[in-house]
Amino acid sequence: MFRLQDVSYLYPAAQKGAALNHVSVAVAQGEFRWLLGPSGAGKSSLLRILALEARASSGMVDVLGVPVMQARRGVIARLRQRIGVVYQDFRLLDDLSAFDNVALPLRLQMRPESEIRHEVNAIMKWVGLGSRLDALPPQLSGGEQQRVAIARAVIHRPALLLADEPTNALDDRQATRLMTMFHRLAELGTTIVVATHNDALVRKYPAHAIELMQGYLVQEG
Ligand SMILES: Nc1ncnc2c1ncn2[C@@H]1O[C@H](COP(=O)(O)OP(=O)(O)OP(=O)(O)O)[C@@H](O)[C@H]1O
Repeated sequence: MFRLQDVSYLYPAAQKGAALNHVSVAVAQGEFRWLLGPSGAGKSSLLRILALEARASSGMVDVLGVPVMQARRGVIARLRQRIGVVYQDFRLLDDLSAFDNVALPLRLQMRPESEIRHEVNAIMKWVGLGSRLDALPPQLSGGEQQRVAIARAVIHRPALLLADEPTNALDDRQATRLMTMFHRLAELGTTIVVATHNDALVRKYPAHAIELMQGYLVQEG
């Protein structure tokens, strides 16, 4: 769950106005939200604040019950381990195999190697990459890289899952599988926010939406 109250965000190098303006939005545990709006509306900026990669310029931000504006670094670092992020540009580590990329969140949690092997094998099979465990990201197609990024974001069963355009490199069948996975995770208690421009997907999977326009919240619910 998370709650933003009157949140504004101005990039340090902003040429135009604020990327987010007085946004207030709350999403409960286990809920799914689309994050919608035209290019430049502020979707990625909102996700960066929720992913604890950027600090709001003003307002109140509560992520998984922690008021993050006042939180110390150690608290933020631990909180991050409970968040999964699928980045628009994947952000895989090119010199680590697909297996090791996906294993990272579990290794950060110091989980036993035998358990890591089991979990990573299972999720990689689920995303259809059971035979590409040793491949380096540059050896994979865009869609394969996106599926590795998705596997890495969910492997540790995060309490909050944030995904920026997670279907843009996937075909329809893979996108459908991904939506099935998201819905299962939400049922298990993960709060999920998915930014997308994929109108067909939103029509196929109707859900509440957070809609932004030029940094302002124009619709919630
Ligand atoms: N690093 C940055 N420095 C300065 N301004 C930025 C930076 N990143 C984004 N912006 C600006 O912040 C505003 C919101 O951008 P953001 O990336 O959050 O939009 P978006 O809705 O995610 O767009 P898209 O759908 O194209 O990904 C835009 O006006 C953008 O130009």
